Amino acid sequence: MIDILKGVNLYLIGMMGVGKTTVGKLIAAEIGYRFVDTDEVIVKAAGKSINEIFTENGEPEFRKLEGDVLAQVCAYTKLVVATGGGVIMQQRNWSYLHHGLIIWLDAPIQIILQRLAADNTRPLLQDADMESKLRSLLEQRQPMYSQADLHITISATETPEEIATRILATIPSILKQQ
Ligand SMILES: Nc1ncnc2c1ncn2[C@@H]1O[C@H](COP(=O)(O)OP(=O)(O)OP(=O)(O)O)[C@@H](O)[C@H]1O
Ligand SMILES: O=C(O)C1=C[C@@H](O)[C@@H](O)[C@H](O)C1
Ligand SMILES: [Mg+2]
Repeated sequence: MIDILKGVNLYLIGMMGVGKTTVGKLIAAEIGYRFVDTDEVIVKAAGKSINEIFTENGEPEFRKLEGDVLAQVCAYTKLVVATGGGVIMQQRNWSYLHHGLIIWLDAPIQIILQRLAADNTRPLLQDADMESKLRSLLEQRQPMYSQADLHITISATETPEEIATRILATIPSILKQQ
């Protein structure tokens, strides 16, 4: 696997809570890549939480930071990059993502709802009706997510380890197509 990838970065995209961070770490460990989470880099650089950035600086400032982080990250090789759920909404980010292989982790809304029900770290889901908010975000974002090189739909019972293994097993076929 590591040989055929030739150092090309793997970018995980998808909605909040689908498991980009969890699965990304496992993939990186398996293939000897470094793992980067753009949300974590932003939080460290800003010295505040994502909620605080949204509240104090606004979403446009967060999106600017996110694009800047992605621009820096894509200068490196041998990375698995877990991106924030909204990264695909800015056109300029696609020029960075296309430096590597783009993997869309997709899950039914009900799975995401279960996972994030008790989580208040995602500012866009602080809405009273989390399900409607998730549905409208997904509807808006789906055309962008579907531009990924690989679409992985996960089931409720699949473990992070199984998902990581499935992604790694599928990568050779998409490399051949390209
Ligand atoms: N396959 C899985 N099975 C069960 N729980 C999972 C699975 N993958 C992730 N989780 C759990 O779901 C929650 C969200 O996962 P994670 O933070 O990796 O998502 P994310 O895609 O990185 O979200 P965000 O875009 O908000 O950063 C975490 O609590 C994680 O432990
Ligand atoms: O889907 C989104 O727009 C977001 C997802 C998270 O990863 C964070 O990047 C932030 O909470 C925004
Ligand atoms: Mg994450």
